[in-house]
Amino acid sequence: QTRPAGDALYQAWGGKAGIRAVMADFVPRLYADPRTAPFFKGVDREQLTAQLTEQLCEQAGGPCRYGGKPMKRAHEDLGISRRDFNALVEILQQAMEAKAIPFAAQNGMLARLAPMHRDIVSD
Ligand code: HEM
Repeated sequence: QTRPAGDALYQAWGGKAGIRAVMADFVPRLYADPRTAPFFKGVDREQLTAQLTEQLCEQAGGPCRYGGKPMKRAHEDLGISRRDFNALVEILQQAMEAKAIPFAAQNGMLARLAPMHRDIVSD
C-alpha cells in the first residue's frame, strides 16, 4: 500500500498518544455495545488495546510495527458478518468523535481499515 501522505495521518491523530487515547475509548465501547460484546467475552482488554494501537499507528504511517496475528488468522473462526463489521466501524466513529479526531483524519484511517473486511468478514 502506498503512503502518499507520509506520516500526515499519524500527526493528525496526535501521534501514538493520540491513537492510544482513541483505542482506550474504543475498546470499552466494543465490550459494552450489545452488537459487538459477545465477540469479546474472555478477550484480554489490555492486550487488544495495545495491539490495536500498534496496528493503527502503523496504518497511519507512524513508527510502529504491528506484531500480532494476521487479520485473517485473528478473525476467521469468529463468524463475523458484514453487519458486525459495520457495527465496529460505527463504534470506532463514536470513539473518534469523543476524542475530537478531525473529520478528514477519521476518514483517512477508515480508508486504511475498510479493505481489511476481506480478511475479517467470514459469515
Ligand atoms: C477493520 C476492522 C478490524 C481491525 C483493524 C481489527 C483488529 C484486530 C487486532 C489487531 C486484533 C488483535 C490480534 C492479536 O492479538 O493477535 C483483533 C482481535 C480480535 N478482533 Fe478484530 N479487528 C477488526 C474487526 C473486528 C470485528 C468486526 C470484530 C467482531 C465484531 C472483531 C473481533 C475481534 C476479536 C474477538 C478479537 C480477539 C481474538 C482472539 O483473541 O482470539 N474484530 N482485531
